[in-house]
Amino acid sequence: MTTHLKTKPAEAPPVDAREPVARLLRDLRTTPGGLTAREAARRLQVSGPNALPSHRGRRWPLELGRQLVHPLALLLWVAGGLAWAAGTTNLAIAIAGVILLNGLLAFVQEQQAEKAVEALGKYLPDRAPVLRDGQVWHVPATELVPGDVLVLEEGNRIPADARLVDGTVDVDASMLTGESVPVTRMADAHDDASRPLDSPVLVFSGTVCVAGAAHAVVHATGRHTEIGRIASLSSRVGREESPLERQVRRVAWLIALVAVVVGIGFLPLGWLAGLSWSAAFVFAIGLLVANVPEGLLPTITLALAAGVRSMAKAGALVKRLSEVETLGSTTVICTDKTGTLTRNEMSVEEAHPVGEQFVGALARCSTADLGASSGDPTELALLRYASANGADLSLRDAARKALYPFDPRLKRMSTVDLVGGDLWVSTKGAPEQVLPRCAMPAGERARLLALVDEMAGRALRVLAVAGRRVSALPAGRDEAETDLILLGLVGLVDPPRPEVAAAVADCHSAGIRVHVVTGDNGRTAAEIARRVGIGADRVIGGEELAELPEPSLDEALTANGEIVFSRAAPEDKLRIADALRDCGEVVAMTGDGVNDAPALRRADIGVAMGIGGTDVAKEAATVVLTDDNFATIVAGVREGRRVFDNVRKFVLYIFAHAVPEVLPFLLFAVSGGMIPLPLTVLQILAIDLGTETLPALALGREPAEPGLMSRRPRRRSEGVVTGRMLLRAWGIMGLVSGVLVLGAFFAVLYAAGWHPGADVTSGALHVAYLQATTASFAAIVFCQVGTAFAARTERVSLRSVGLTTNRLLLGGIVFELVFAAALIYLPPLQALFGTAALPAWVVAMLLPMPVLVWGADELFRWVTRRR
Ligand SMILES: Nc1ncnc2c1ncn2[C@@H]1O[C@H](COP(=O)(O)OP(=O)(O)OP(=O)(O)O)[C@@H](O)[C@H]1O
Repeated sequence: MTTHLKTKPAEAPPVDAREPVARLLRDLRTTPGGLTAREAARRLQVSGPNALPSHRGRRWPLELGRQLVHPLALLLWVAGGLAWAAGTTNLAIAIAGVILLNGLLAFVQEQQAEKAVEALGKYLPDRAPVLRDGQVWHVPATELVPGDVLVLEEGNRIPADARLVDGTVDVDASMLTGESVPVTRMADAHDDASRPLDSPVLVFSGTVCVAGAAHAVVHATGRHTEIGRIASLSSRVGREESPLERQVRRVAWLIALVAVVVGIGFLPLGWLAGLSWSAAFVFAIGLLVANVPEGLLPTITLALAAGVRSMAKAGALVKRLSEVETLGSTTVICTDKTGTLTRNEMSVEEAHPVGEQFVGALARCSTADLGASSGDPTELALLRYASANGADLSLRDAARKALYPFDPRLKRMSTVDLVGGDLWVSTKGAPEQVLPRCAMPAGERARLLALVDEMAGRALRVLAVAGRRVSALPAGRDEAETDLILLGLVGLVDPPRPEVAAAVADCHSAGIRVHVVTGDNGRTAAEIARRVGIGADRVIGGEELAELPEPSLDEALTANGEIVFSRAAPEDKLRIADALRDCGEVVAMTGDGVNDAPALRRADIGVAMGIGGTDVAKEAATVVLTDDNFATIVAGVREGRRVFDNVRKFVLYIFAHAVPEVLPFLLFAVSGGMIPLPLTVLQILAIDLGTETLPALALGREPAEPGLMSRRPRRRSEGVVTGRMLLRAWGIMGLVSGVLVLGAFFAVLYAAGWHPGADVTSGALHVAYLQATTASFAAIVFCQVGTAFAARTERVSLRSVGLTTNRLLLGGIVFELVFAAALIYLPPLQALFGTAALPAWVVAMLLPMPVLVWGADELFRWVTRRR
């Protein structure tokens, strides 16, 4: 018994998608040739767009809430609770402020990140081929309506629920059914399935056509589709954490742990130094809160999102935020040749006809459409040539009796057509494949192979054309393609893209090797490779590769130099990707066909072609190139490196402030209270909350550092935090800042006649003490300005990147200074933060501090550069 699939396009009566085709077409008021464009537009008004409803709007309170209860925030809540219990309401409120503001900031940053990923859709609109007014149109998938007739082709994602009208396709329905083996769907199959999902005549939105060709009439779109129903039930899948984020989370926790230990350690020390228990407690909490890096992760997310956005502008759509960073650590790129290194603008350069049907065979043995300029560029070039040489292209489809499509493994295709009352087989393909199937003397074959070799040496793509007359339709491909008569050879040129040579040179200076994996002839590919600067030190043909044992392949891949893998089958890509990964390389692999999908998944970075690629390849890839251009991959690598560098920059910046903040407390404790506390708790929080955030964010937007593409790729094992970074953060900038901050503090105290042990809580010295802590606070702010400038570059001098090239940072610093000035000079804030207005001589003393801190690091970088 069959359950029938009902769909309800708003006003139309429900249709039964499994009724006979003729009835279904009538019920949907459409024809095998599709709707008219006008009718489709009208129906779109009624049925609404073919898109799934988004739940975005309703989720935000939840997301915001999540930011307030993540583990580090919880730690801060506990600290706030303790402050409350200890009776210091001001501190408790300030801590709550820190959490709320950071939560809000993190929320905004994550929303931005999500938007960046969603916006990618706009760069790569999903288009679907449909018949309208009897012609094929590529319309946006969102504009499909019930009654549209889809053209299903190998590699395409099916954009709506539909019933096959003619043809046969193999469909990967795993995303609906979980079953990964493709199933066959046939227009005239007998339908006795119990569920619509199993019906052999239906195809569903979201599934993928992996083989075959068919027409299908749409019966459900948008939320009426099967997947629409599932989508409205299931919730969103979580975003997976990248290695970078995992690393930084670990670092954040480590620092939080240190903060807790320092805080707890301060308790007895503070008490021994003469503080009351409650005062020591308050300072312990302050120290803890100041050093918990709760803003670190969202800042990274935002930096990655900014990277995704600028990569998209450059033509590389990165589908997952985390992969931005992986792309930056690429060590090997395996690239296709046609269309990626070359322009994919083919033209026939020379032809060597030997049989009179040569031009006719070229015209017949083709699936491209010269009028619509659609189809394989090789075939379009051949059709152009055939048409210019007198072939009639108009009768082709009507005369075709059989088609054995181009197979990237067999590297040839054939058709059987009616030519003037006779049946003719026409074959074209790689000469190595076609010549052995032609009857000819051995000497002749050798002469032709030598000619092919000579043409390939001039970077021509050579195809052999053959054919024969048959008395009856051959039983299958093998039978059709035997005993052929050679009709001629044809050589096509496909010039390299002009920008590729520079991109290859960039790869080389960046320590990235480029291997070419192509279906083309070895000599042709090697010649093209050389023309764009790729080494082509070794050419490994498909047959040689098949016989190459694993250790030899590994050896070839680890040896110096670059390899051209020619006559490669799609499976070879998988093997090469595997071997490279086993050798410890970070592999970016390009691909476009259905068969490339496994290799794209296996590579660290799968790169699919946006123009020439199938939906299957785009699904499997992590990066989609909107221009199919090799140079864009390299631009992506550059961007990935920049983003990773920037993450390091703000981590460095955030680390550096720990020393000047903690040092004063240590001094107080070690001196046994002879030296008063140089900073108040609320002042620390003001730095943490008010003055640090914007410059840190701005460092995430730093432009690329000179020399970015002339250093070796980062090793896989190399973390975000390095020893050198800690040395700069703590040993150099932190230490210099600490000394300067204490210097300012003591200068103000001594100027007022203070001596160690003097009482500063009341009397004549009290005002001076307030000014001294304010001077410490201001000194930290000034030192951090210097740190921010120093953090802008990792190795090179600040001069080489330019002082004003990061406007955002300048803005952040202005804000930082205005905020600090308000705290110091506005009376209500003075009362809250325990600050006092600073006299002019103190301000004058502070002014050179940024230069001193930056200068110390500049010197360090200079010394390490010299080494
Ligand atoms: N439409 C076609 N009909 C017949 N033979 C073809 C056709 N297209 C290509 N070939 C032959 O098959 C070989 C491999 O083509 P294929 O498209 O797989 O590789 P390619 O485009 O060179 O690969 P890549 O994009 O990886 O560089 C070509 O060198 C050519 O000899």
